[in-house]
Amino acid sequence: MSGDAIISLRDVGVRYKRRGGLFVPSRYYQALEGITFDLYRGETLGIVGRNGAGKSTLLRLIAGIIQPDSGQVINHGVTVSLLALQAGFDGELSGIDNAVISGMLLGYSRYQVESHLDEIAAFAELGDFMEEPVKTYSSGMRSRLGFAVAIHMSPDVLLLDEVLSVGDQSFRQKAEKAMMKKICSDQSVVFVSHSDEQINRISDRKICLDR
Ligand SMILES: Nc1ncnc2c1ncn2[C@@H]1O[C@H](COP(=O)(O)OP(=O)(O)OP(=O)(O)O)[C@@H](O)[C@H]1O
Repeated sequence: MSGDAIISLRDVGVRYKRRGGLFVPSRYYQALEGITFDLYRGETLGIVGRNGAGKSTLLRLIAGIIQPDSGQVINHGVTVSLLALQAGFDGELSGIDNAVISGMLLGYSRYQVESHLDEIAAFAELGDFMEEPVKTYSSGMRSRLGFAVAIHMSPDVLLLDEVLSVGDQSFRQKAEKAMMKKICSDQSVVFVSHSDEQINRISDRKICLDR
């Protein structure tokens, strides 16, 4: 792969502490070990692996949300955003307010997000629901809103944790099409999917976590 490495992982390991019980001592669980690769500007990297293989942990490392217990994660000066289905919206606030807050958490000003609100609302296909509290949304509606915010904002690196499987088939096709636009841009995308077929179709390169 040619071009600039924008994030480098070197022999990275992460372990989690697992609590014991009354008579069982706590143990450490090695979730990732010896991970080395570079992410390049403009590439789309797919991550596959079975449940519990460490895919979300890897995204959280790249996002800088957690630090490795061994090895190094080097960010060469890029902005990174992680979109995960579990990522919290405030249920009491409207879709509009949550979109603004999410965009601001991705590093944009309120004005910048507000200037994209119409496109975000149209993409998410939420109509008047944008003014309703998010607690009234189905999980598919929440995911569509999260995806719409992330895809309309442009961090250097967009991390997507299984968000391409959201919504009905027509929304999935639209989400993939929007992803393909990103793929043709300077933006790098790292995405986790359980679908090998989707990874092979969309990504330039894939990493298989196998344990
Ligand atoms: N905060 C945590 N504390 C303890 N163990 C954790 C924690 N987060 C993850 N783990 C464990 O680390 C392993 C990797 O978890 P991770 O969520 O990264 O896997 P994954 O590949 O994304 O899984 P899935 O496909 O089910 O989403 C799992 O065994 C999980 O139980």
